[in-house]
Amino acid sequence: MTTAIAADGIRKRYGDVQAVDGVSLTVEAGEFFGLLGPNGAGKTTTLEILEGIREADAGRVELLGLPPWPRNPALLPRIGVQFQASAFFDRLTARETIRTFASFYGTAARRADDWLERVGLTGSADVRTDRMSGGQAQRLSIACALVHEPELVFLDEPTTGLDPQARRNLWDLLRDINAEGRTVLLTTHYLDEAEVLCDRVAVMDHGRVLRAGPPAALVRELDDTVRVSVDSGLLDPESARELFAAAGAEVAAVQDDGVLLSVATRDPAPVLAVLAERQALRGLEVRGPTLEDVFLHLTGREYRA
Ligand SMILES: Nc1ncnc2c1ncn2[C@@H]1O[C@H](COP(=O)(O)OP(=O)(O)OP(=O)(O)O)[C@@H](O)[C@H]1O
Repeated sequence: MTTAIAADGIRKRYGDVQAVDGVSLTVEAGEFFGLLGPNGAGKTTTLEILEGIREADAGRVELLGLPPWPRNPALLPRIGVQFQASAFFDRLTARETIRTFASFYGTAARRADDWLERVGLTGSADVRTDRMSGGQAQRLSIACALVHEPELVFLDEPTTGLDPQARRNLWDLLRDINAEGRTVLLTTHYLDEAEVLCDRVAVMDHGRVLRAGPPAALVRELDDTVRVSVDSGLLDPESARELFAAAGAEVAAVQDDGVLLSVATRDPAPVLAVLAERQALRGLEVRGPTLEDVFLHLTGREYRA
């Protein structure tokens, strides 16, 4: 496997803020890689340094085997960077916008129109970008990043602000882009999105990578409790706790929030046996840990979309 992105010890300070504090990461060619972290963790600054649009104070970066800084013209046709929709040119239509991006790379206007079709914007080709919906603008910005058929694509929160259906449509597009062999690096605020799309993720906070790996491996490493829940009111929490203890179940917490009675345990079998014996299984759900639990465990912060 060849390496698409290699970063070693990158650092960046803005005044008193150490925005990036020694980030090292490797992304292999063809991987779908996610950079996760709370607001202010340093994701965007890291991304900009990797893209070659911001200079690091220290550390080393190679994209496709070449240093991206100072701006490297040999790399530009090979990488795609999604600009925020707000950076579109004033008063241009969707078609004019993507054709302009295409012209920067000597890409034919026909190819630009093909990309509009691919992201489902042919019907909106004559709409001015400032009159497009959030979802349309996001799709256009992704198409503009891909119009020159780059092998490595950087996407900064591509699905932020979209409704659930539009997010899922965009997931299909991102999967296809990756399945064509392109390496994708994205930042996202949505942990379900990272879990579904990414081969590997890195969780950042305070300018550092706290943990990196396939989402399922990070979840397994967590060895967290399983949450068993049933409808509220079937058992009172105090007697439930005693019954679980009598059955030999190790239970971390039992609580009733008025909707659900939830039990956190590493030992679900005796808990389920007690609930069954008491005929207290209505609304039963058993939920293992998710990437959200990993995030909370690593950053100590509730995840906020
Ligand atoms: N141009 C800048 N000048 C000064 N401080 C900055 C600048 N850009 C970012 N910062 C600060 O650096 C830290 C990291 O910011 P960065 O935007 O990289 O984080 P982020 O993880 O992308 O956050 P978000 O999820 O909110 O976009 C923050 O404390 C931010 O306020």
